[in-house]
Amino acid sequence: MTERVFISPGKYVQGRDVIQKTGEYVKGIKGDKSLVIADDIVWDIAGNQVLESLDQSSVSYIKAVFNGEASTNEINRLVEIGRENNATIVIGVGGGKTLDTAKAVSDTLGGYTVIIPTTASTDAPTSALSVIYSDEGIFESYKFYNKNPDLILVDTKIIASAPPRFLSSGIADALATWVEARAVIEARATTMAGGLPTLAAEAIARKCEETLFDFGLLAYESVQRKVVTSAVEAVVEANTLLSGLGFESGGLAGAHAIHNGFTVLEGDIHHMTHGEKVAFGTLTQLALEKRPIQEIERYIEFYISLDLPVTLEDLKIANVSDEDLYRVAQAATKPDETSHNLPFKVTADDVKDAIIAADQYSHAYKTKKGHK
Ligand SMILES: NC(=O)c1ccc[n+]([C@@H]2O[C@H](COP(=O)([O-])OP(=O)(O)OC[C@H]3O[C@@H](n4cnc5c(N)ncnc54)[C@H](O)[C@@H]3O)[C@@H](O)[C@H]2O)c1
Ligand SMILES: [Zn+2]
Repeated sequence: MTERVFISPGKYVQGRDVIQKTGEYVKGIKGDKSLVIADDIVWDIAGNQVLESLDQSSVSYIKAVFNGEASTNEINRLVEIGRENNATIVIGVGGGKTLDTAKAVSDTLGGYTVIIPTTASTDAPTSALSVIYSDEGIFESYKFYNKNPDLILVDTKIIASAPPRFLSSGIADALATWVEARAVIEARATTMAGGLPTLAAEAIARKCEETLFDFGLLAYESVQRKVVTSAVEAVVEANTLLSGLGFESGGLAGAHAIHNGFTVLEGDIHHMTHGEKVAFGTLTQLALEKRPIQEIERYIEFYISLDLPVTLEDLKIANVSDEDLYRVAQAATKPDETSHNLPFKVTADDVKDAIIAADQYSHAYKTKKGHK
């Protein structure tokens, strides 16, 4: 691969109460028949507000309830609902799994894609791909599309009112962006956009990291009180737009491959968020890369301040067996995994040892600083 590729969504809109303008933004697009997808919880938080706004702009819609997993079966079920109703616009409202499902449904229907995240928990909103899982929640594959979502509406009031754990999870997902893009740039590897990283993607990924270290904690404190501050606006943009563009056109490497590896484990780790697993994946990548102690401790300290997991115990797998960790490492180093974008050769043994090292570095740090 010798060419540079940068891709991005059509329009990104962020601010307080923008959800109430959904109808204005969608009106006049391709037939005006929309399929609105949200899960049971999100219908009450935001879905019904979307419908009200569509009503005000006389945009017709069908309502569909998302079942909770971004799986092939769920995508096919929703595609059928869309087909039966001749939907030409697909509006996904909710967390990363809902949004990934909406993108897949819209791609199959050839529709106009509208993404309305109700948390800043991942960088899923802007990308031209979905992460597909089995019905049981085990990572299966990345599904790529010809185009990014057409419109993304980010209502910061709704996001600031969500449980703070979602924002910290999104910060963790976004903190991986520069760590992984840096590795991809060094390796001259291929990004999720299908080419070499551009200078634009590099600049965006760096700005993402800078914004998170500057404002992440202030934003996390703001959402404890459910208020929209300039720190919240900055961090929501970093988690969503900067991280989304940065990871897709800057590339993924170790942190996400290790996250995907963790999904093979049974038990309580399944209740950890995507971002929380990515936080530990990032520490593992830093350990693999031979980064200096000052850098590793900067991340550990920041994660601890955001109540993010830094040890296997924090990930609810304190007693994980060596065999299970090896299974995680094997999954993280499958031939098509992004761990091979690191600028050196990586084996399952390397990953397993780096996981244990990352755990130990965090334990040592906590002991040194008197953390529990
Ligand atoms: N496609 C991409 O580029 C990309 C990037 C990053 C992550 N992802 C994927 O995103 C998924 C993780 O997304 P997630 O962490 O948002 O989890 P999730 O989609 O499973 O959502 C978690 C829960 O949050 C609830 N929720 C949503 N908004 C809420 C609100 N405002 N208040 C209270 N509850 C609310 C939902 O009902 C859901 O039960 C993973 O599948 C991951 O692989 C995809
Ligand atoms: Zn991610």
